[in-house]
Amino acid sequence: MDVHAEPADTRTVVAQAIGLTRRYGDHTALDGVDFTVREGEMIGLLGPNGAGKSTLLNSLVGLRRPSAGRCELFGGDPSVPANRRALGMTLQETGVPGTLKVAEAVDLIAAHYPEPEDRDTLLARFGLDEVARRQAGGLSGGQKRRLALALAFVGRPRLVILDEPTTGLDVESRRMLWDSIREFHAGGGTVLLTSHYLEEIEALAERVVVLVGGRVIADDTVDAVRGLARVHRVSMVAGELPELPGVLSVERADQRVHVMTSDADELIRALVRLDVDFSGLEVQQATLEEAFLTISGS
Ligand SMILES: Nc1ncnc2c1ncn2[C@@H]1O[C@H](COP(=O)(O)OP(=O)(O)OP(=O)(O)O)[C@@H](O)[C@H]1O
Repeated sequence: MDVHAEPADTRTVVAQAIGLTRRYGDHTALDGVDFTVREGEMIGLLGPNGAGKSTLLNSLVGLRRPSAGRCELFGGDPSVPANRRALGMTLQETGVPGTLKVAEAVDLIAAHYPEPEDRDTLLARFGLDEVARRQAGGLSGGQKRRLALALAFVGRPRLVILDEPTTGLDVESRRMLWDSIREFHAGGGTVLLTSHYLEEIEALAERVVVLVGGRVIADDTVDAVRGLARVHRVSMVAGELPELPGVLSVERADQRVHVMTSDADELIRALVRLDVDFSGLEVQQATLEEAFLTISGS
């Protein structure tokens, strides 16, 4: 018996992808993804544009059918409406008809639930109380996003799925939404959110799943993923390079050689030690997107 084995996680599984593959024509958007969300977790799904994040979320909630593998939501088929009753979701678009007033939009959604949230409390929580009588089409971009988010919480869900919840919001609105999400989580709610921003994931998530090219390349704590993403681009004018430590990828463009590395200091020490003839050295922190693409390709 392995005495060091982690105790089994006994929390209820609320959503799950099992060997999930999704193709659009001959393009594979998700490639054999295994992913489990347990009750009470707050998970950030991170990945560059086109990584498959929206496809994964849409599959988990039954809006996209798998090409292979399957998804479960609250232990059942997500395409069956009864299995979505405890789910709240915002997609990237608000989807509220422009002529509907804000309060009416909340009432419309609330009518589908046995014990909906109190409308005024909800609107106040999302800073929408002053525009309750305004048509959704007349809201500012930030107010539209806040409405989309508020609607995810109308039915007192157990799980909320938020696709880029704060994209395009000002700092104050973003903080307000983060607080609402934290409050929901503190009350036992489960949260799965996507973001392009590591900052947002760091502020909210406990666990981070990194998706690149339709595959899960990391599933770990925020700290571990932050470490993984610490990649530098070292570029210089140089001829053929010898074998160097910590190199993730090498590219040549415009007479320069660009080296992606997990340890820029060690790389530069090695260049000097090996007497490499280089000039015009530049060192830059890679963007999150570059970091994940490099890691997944190496
Ligand atoms: N309906 C569709 N038809 C064809 N291809 C699609 C369709 N939806 C998505 N794709 C492709 O599948 C891949 C994954 O897309 P998806 O929207 O899931 O990625 P994403 O990680 O959510 O991206 P973003 O961060 O830009 O929203 C992309 O290459 C995209 O172009």
